[in-house]
Amino acid sequence: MSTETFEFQVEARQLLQLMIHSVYSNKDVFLRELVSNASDALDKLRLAKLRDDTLDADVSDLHIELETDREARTLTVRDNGVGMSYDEVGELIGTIANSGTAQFLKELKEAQDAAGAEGLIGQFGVGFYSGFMVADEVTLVTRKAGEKQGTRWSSRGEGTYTLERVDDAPQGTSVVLHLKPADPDNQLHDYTSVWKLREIVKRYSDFITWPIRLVGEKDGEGDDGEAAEPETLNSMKALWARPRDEVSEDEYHELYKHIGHDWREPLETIQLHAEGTFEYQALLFVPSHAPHDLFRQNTRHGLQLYVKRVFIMDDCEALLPSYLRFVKGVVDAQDLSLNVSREILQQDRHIRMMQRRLTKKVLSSVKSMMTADAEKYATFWREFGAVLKEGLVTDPDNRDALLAVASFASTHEDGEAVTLKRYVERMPEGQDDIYYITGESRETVDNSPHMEAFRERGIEVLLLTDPVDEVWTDAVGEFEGKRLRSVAKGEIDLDAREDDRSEDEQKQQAEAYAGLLGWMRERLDDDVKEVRLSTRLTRSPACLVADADDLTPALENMYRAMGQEVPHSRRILELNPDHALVKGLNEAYAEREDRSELADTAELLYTLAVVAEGGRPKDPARFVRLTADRLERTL
Ligand SMILES: Nc1ncnc2c1ncn2[C@@H]1O[C@H](COP(=O)(O)OP(=O)(O)OP(=O)(O)O)[C@@H](O)[C@H]1O
Repeated sequence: MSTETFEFQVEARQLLQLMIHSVYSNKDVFLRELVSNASDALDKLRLAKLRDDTLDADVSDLHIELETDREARTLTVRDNGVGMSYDEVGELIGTIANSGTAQFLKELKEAQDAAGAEGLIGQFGVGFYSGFMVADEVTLVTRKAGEKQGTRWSSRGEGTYTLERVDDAPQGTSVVLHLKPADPDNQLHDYTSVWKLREIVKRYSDFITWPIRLVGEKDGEGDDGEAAEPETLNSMKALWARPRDEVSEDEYHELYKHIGHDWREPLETIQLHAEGTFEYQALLFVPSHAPHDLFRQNTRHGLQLYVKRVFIMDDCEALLPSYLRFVKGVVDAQDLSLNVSREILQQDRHIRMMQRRLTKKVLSSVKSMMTADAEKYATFWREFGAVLKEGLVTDPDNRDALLAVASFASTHEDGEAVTLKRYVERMPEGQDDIYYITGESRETVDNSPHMEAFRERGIEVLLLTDPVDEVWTDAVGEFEGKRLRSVAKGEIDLDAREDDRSEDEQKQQAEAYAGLLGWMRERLDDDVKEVRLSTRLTRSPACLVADADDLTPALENMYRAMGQEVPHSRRILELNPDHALVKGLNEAYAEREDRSELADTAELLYTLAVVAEGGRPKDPARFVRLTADRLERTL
């Protein structure tokens, strides 16, 4: 058979270099990765055979084998699972399809020090390539279930790998690692040592539901003189079926790493045993970090579904609502058909009940976290709050539970987030509404002119900077009978008693400005539906506000980004009658007949209001020209 040589894809090469000059100190984890792949391959084969019993594959003794050869210094990880075709080997092993990994490499390049790099590696896991941490040559022989011919892949981890078709490959995949010399100072152990392998399997892979067997040395001598009888190294107990007090946190964490493709510990472990007519067990994990693709469309998410201990599918989305898409875990149902398909799951009544129950369980766990461990809750909310808030819009049934665990940045807290409940509790006498501001960033909302009067009067405002905040605030509308009100919407009447101007004075002021306001309204007709005097400004000359049921510019942009047609909505321009610029403009308006100059000033005033709230001038070049022109005259 001819051997063909191929080059690794660029990213794959980078990743390999990283493995070879490993910045990851704990090299033992390579075995976890290979065993994890083998276990997946066994799951896949069992399922394929269930779906099609004519498939030419033996599923009578599915297992994983570790074989050592001291003399040759090799360790072989072998499974009799689903295997790969010639093309699949090239695709799956020679390239990096996972977009998260590409992102990881980018960040890795930016990480300055080795400690940062290790943290990053911990985030991603690098699967098969981690073999190159301990081996200077890796050979993989595989045969796909149902096919006659196998494939041999081999590489020294440098720029290239070879592929060759082989006739005598057994079912499944074996990975032969040609081990580097042991170097215990650098945590590179002797992986032909039986006790070392026992220890690693126990630590990282005990829960794997397939037997992991240690096959003796070829010469029949184990390193502690044991016979070459296969020994099963793992207990194979499904962790989700065991009572919580019998399982250690470490065991849960290893399962999480296996199914969550994450090398870090989870933030929270949640267990549920549902008894009764429809029995199931669930073991769910909240990761400690949000994945990169949390907000990308069509990313894979969902739980693993088992039926009576048999793995049925990954990424089962029907088990949790989309706003809990970051939750990882396993659900094992007693009474589902092994042949159940995704389509059936979407419509199944029991699955819907399960989803409801699991959702409530996750939310109640977050609630407990909030009271029991404030710091953990803060991490949770920082990582996943923006996703959870989607539920306020899409899941009215759980709205109250979601509002109870939601917290927000506020003008009254330094860094600490506040719940709506707490906000309402400390609302001063006379304040009827819950005020919030939405914007792109903390800086924009902090400096927004809309905040001026609130700040002056010491009224608490929630600072909402996630895109979804625009939507849920409208959808929710109120909390405990208090309206949720945007400081940038509608008329704001902040406690009229505090306004030291008498009614007469206000009337006079309104009259004095009537001409200017009407004229500006006409000049700015394209963008503005009303010009009025403001009660919310103290320092800025002008700001834009929307009517209570108008779309905000951010929402408009969001809808446009989603490809929806939205008419350009005009807002209300509010002027600060106490600002020198506004006063001056009014005087000039009253005095001058020729108003072409004033028209530019009116336009500038409007554009300043756009810029102040973090928006973009419609015509930036014109804005700059008009501003420069006026500045020049002040020199
Ligand atoms: N023992 C095996 N049997 C069958 N297919 C395998 C085996 N090992 C790897 N593969 C295939 O190669 C792919 C790439 O494996 P790799 O370990 O690099 O990444 P992964 O397992 O998909 O992701 P991660 O390591 O992040 O969990 C796997 O998704 C699987 O399709």
